[in-house]
Amino acid sequence: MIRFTYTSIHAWSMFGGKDHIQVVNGHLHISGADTVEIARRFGTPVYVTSEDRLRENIRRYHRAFPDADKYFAVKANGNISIIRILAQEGAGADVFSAGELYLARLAGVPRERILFNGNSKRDEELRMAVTSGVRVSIDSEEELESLSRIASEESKNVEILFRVNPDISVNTHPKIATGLKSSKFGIPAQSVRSICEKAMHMDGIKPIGLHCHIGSQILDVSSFSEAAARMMDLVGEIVDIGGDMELLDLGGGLGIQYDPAAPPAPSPEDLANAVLPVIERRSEELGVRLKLILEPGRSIVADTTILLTGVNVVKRAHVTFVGVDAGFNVLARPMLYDAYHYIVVANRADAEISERYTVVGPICESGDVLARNRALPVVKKGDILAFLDAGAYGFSMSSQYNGQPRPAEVLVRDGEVELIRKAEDISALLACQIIPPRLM
Ligand SMILES: Cc1ncc(COP(=O)(O)O)c(C=O)c1O
Ligand SMILES: N[C@@H](CCCC[NH3+])C(=O)O
Repeated sequence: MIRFTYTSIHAWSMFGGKDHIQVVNGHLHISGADTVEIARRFGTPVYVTSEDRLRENIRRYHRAFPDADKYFAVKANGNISIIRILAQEGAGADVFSAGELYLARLAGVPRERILFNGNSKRDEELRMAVTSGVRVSIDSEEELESLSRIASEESKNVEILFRVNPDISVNTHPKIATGLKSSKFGIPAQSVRSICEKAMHMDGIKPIGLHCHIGSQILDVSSFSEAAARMMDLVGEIVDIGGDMELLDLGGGLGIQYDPAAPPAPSPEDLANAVLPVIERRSEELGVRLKLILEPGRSIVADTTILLTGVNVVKRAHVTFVGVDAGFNVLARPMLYDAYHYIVVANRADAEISERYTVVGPICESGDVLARNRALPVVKKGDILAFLDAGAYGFSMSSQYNGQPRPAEVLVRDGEVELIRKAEDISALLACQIIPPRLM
């Protein structure tokens, strides 16, 4: 069995490509800043993001896919400083609600690089998509009719893609597989042609492409080549009926290496090698010129960010529990998907592994467990634990459950630390609440 010590996290940094994370004099550092100092200055829990790593991650996609557009999946991380940095690097945005559309536009993402997705959009959201001039991914025939009506009412033309359910089984957690025929997302592949034919004659609607997203945390790139091949077959069907196919959006889903003992995750280059030949060959056969769109979320932001949490208590019971100040209210992934996040004792990051701990949050639910039976150095009250790879679906899935205000987020660049979201205080729990006068 491979045993990882905190010296080997350093090695993992070197060999696993996490060069923004280092151990210096026993303290965990991120992009040159001491995480123990950050915890002292901003309190815990706190999310800490490396700007250098963020820029590098999107640039890796640009290098692998120089001709494709990359729409960052805003659901993975809705901090507008983070979205703005990605927009500065030329990224667009995949938005899944009116709220995410606001975030993307406020962060400076141009409207022509935004796709409004969603399987159950409110009419007001469709109207907002129409009036703000972004493209819409259509998830059903009924939604197509609503959009046509709204576009006509607004005297606008909307460019649309069809979200296809390609019925592809992927090896990931069942809750994050989205391309199976039993999934709620997308139009069944066999219905796409007829819906597109209908759309071609509808007011206010201009079909220009197809879209799919087969799931998240996918580590086998052959699933993406399979999806690309199915989508190209459908492109062929639409070209046959005289349809205009300009865009092919293959969604996001590329996984990352959460566990240093696991094999390395495929890179954007591996993804490119899996899908580009399929698309190029079929495009040539069909005589089409398609612009490829990708919607990466996790593979852009996950490894940029660590979550620092303080140890409140160490309890020796049936197992030894470490009670920290972040629970599934702050990092929901372990509870929702039994997800693994590597843990470093940030203030003693070079200590040897000593015993096994179960790390739990402060929430009144037995399921509020962040890590089970994890080998760590001796952990004491007052220590700071760092959960790695917390930048995707971390803060964005946080809640105020159990009266817990949400934590701060900070950004680090070349050792300089800036606040990019203030920690909420108790007043946030009262925001929007109303006591009717009769109850006063
Ligand atoms: C439509 C769509 N695009 C992109 C993504 C981003 O996926 P990932 O974070 O796995 O790259 C998602 C989330 O799974 C999604 O639903
Ligand atoms: N929230 C999931 C990813 C699903 C993304 C939404 N389609 C996660 O944390 O892994």
